[in-house]
Order: sequence, then structure tokens, then C-alpha cells
Amino acid sequence: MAVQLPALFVERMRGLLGTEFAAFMAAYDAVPHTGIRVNTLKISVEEFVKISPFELRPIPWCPAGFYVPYGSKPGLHPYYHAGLYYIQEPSAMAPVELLDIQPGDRVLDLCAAPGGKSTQIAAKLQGSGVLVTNDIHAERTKALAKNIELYGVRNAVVLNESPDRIAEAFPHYFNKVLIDAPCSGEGMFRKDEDMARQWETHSVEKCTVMQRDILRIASRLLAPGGVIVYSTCTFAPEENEEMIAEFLQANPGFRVVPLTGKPGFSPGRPEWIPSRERYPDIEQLAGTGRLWPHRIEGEGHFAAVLQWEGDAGEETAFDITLPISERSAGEVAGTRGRAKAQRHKSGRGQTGEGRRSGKAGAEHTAAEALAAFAAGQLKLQLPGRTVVYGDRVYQSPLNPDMLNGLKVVRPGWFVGTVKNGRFAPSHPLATALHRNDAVRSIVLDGSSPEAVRYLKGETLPMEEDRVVLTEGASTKGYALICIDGYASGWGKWQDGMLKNEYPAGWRWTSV
Ligand SMILES: C[S@@+](CC[C@H](N)C(=O)[O-])C[C@H]1O[C@@H](n2cnc3c(N)ncnc32)[C@H](O)[C@@H]1O
Repeated sequence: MAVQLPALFVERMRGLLGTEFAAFMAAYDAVPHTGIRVNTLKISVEEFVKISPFELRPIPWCPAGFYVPYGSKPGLHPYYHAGLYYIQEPSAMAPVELLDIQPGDRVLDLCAAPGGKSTQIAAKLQGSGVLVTNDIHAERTKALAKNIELYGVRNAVVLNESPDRIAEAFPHYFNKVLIDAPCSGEGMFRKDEDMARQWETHSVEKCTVMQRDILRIASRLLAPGGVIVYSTCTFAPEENEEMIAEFLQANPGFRVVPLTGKPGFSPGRPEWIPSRERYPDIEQLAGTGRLWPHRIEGEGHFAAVLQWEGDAGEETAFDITLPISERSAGEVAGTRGRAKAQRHKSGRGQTGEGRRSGKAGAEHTAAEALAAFAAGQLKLQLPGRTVVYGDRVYQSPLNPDMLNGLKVVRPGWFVGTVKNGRFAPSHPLATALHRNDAVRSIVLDGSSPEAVRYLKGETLPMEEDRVVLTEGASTKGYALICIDGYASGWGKWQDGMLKNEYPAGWRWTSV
């Protein structure tokens, strides 16, 4: 066995698993599985299967998920940089499938960095409804925001907040909440030896404190009738079935939706809860689920679907039916939110980029500059409301006043910057477009050195007849660069040259 397992962990698993222990240990001799999940915001599963550079084998619990052969290195292909797929451990694709995302849902991914599950949620939303994605660790929200942008998400708000403060700002707002909880990571020992080494530090006891705290707040975030999916990548019953038993005891309006028949899942193990006599109706915990590395092709996971059957009573004073109306880029977001504006008098709100411009005039100017750019360069109506933070312009799926007082990393889709009344499109604007959304596009062959040179940031010679134009447009100007037809960034074409607009921090430096 290559991986060094902590002795205490092995002894506990021996005691819990009994006759199944030998099979469980044998799984550590196998190589971990590599998975990719097709980003259906950019390409359909059917189209990807046709062009895939890798041999694909379906993952039973995720329609867009595929195993790729060991050693495939999917991170080293231009399609990865074009956002066509996310590299994700196969079992980690299961929790979002259990959320049963529907168009128009209001979804909160509370512990989201680096964003694997958020990109999966966004793909299921297909631009409708809203995704609020959050992580408490500021540094980790950088990767989260980047993944949201690489995968072309238009309707996400990225926060760096505590669950408590989100609950204060969004009481009973979300109809789906994902808690992919910080955990002791026992299910990842085969894939990530550091998790095994750090097991003593990220102890089960420390993790249960965090999980209890997060779950305590989650019910305040959920709209009546809504669903929480709680997941971990650990085996410890204290972080799994027992955490859910405690939650149900404190929140009698909730019930476990059984995972019976869900591909890959084995029943939860209420009999493993150390002091089970403390909890009522313990048998429903068998309806939670476990993914076992010796039973499926994936690492160890736990998941529970918790349906709220009660109502929010007094707490629904906040209007949960507040419409997420879509306004065109030409409109200016100037209305004041009701409860929010009152609550956050301290004005603590800030973003990674600075505060939201308080001046309606600045937003008006930005909206006009964006509208002028969109009229000349784009062929789609931008969804959401125009919001300005410093010189950065966003299209937000929310009334911006709802974010007052929160640490906002992205209030929405970052579409560009405005300086002296001039609008410059951002890279994330390009990554979330489709080829036909731009008046000017250039297709690069994904198997050619040219595509790699573009992704490395090089200026490229480019013949004029390669610029695909909407009738009446001139060849000179911003062109959407598409790798095999999939939007990957901007370039500026002029006089036979393509000036590369691929941003420095995004460039492919490892080739
Ligand atoms: C298992 S990871 C999430 C992985 C992520 N869902 C994905 O699919 O890419 C757990 C995350 O929870 C975050 N976290 C820890 N405590 C938290 C808290 N109290 N509130 C919100 N996030 C928290 C950690 O920073 C970490 O990024």
C-alpha cells in the first residue's frame, strides 16, 4: 500500500466495518480515479463526446461526468483552458446531483472554494435563477472566483463571508443550499496523502465544531419547502450521520429524503452513531448515503438530503418572493433595497476590488458605456443589472442593495472596466459568451500550436479572411477568440495581426 494511513483511523474502520474491512483496505492498493465533468454552459455532453481528446467512460451518478484513463492529464489540453470541462474527483460530483437543481432556483453554495460544485450548479441553472457562492477563507475565494469565470458563469455572486452574516442578509431566501462541509478528509487519503498526514491536525473533533456551527445557521437561510444537501468526504460517523441526527433534533421541521436507489450510494449507518439513544427517529438516518471506495469507482463520501417541511413563521418578514428581475445593460440600478439598506447602516461592504460606487451617476455612465459597447460588438442582451465597483462593471443577478454590508468578491458577471467613459471588455465577458454572441470572431484549431500560443499570450499573425464578421461590421477591433468554436478570450485584430488580450494571470505558463 503506497499511502501511510493513521493507525487510529485504521483501527476505527476495522471496528466499524467488520467483515468488509479487508475489501476496504484493499481499495488503497488501487489507483485513484480521474474524472472530468463536461461544462454544459459551453458545450453539450453529446458534442463533447464527439470531440473529446480522451477516452470517456460514464460516471453512473453524474450525467455530465466521465472517467478518463489514468495518466490522461486533462489539465494539459487547450479544451481545459477553454472551460469545456472541470477536473473533478468522481464521488465529488454526487452531492450536486442530489440538489435536483431546476431553472430559476435560488441556490447557495456555502462552503464553495475552489468551486467544483459551484460550477456544476451553475451548469444546471443554465443562466437562470441565481447562485450565491461563498467561502469563509479569503485566499480560497480567489480560486473560486477564477473558476466561476473560467467556466463562463453569468449569474453567480461570489462572497467571502461567515454563514451567520449571509443568513442575516438573506433570511429564508434560498430554495437549495449546499453545505460541502470542511471535514477531516478521511475519504481522500488514497488520492491526497497530505490529508492522511494532516488528519491529526484536522481532527474529527475540530471538524464537528465547524460543521455544527454551519448547519445551525443553514436552516435560517432556507426558504420554506427548500432543501439542504450536506456532504463530506470523510468516514467518521460523528461528522456524518451524527451531525445530521443533531440537526434533526434541533430542527424538527426537517426530514431526511432517502437516497434509496441513487446510483453509487450505500445506506447511511445510524447504528454507528456513538450515543444514538440521545436522538429521536434515528432509523431515518439510514436514508443518508455513503460512497465507499471499495464498492464504487470513486473516493469516500457522505451525503444527506434534508427537506424542510415546516414554515418560516415570524422570520419570513423578509419578502422571499422578491423578484430576480432581469434588466438590460442599458438600465441603471438605482433603487434602494428595503430591509437591507436599513440593516447595513455601517456600510462595511467591500469587494476584492473596492467598494460599490455609491453614485448613481457613476453607474449611469458605466451602464451607458457598456450599452454602447454591447450595441457595437455583441449580439445578445446582457442579463441582470449593471453594478459598478470602482471602475469595474458587473451584471448582477441580484438587487445590489441585497449585498450591502457583505464582503463581496464578485457581485455578478464581471463584464469590463470603464475609464474616462470608455468601456473595455473583460476576459470573463468573453469566457461566458458563445461564438455567435460577438459581431467578430476568430476560430483557432485546438490541435494546432496556434491555440497554445494564443493561450500563452503571444501576438499572432492572422489573415483578414479568418475574421468572421456579422454583416456590415469592420474587420478591425475586438474579436472573440474561439478554440474549435468555444469562446476562450479576446483579441484585437488589425492589419493582419491579432493583438492578444488574454490576461497575464490566466496564461498557460506550463507549456
Ligand atoms: C470541502 S471544501 C469545499 C470544496 C468545494 N465545495 C468544491 O467542490 O470545490 C470546504 C470549504 O469550506 C470552507 N469553510 C470552512 N469553514 C467554513 C465556514 N464556517 N463557512 C464557510 N466556508 C467554510 C473551507 O475554506 C473550504 O474551502
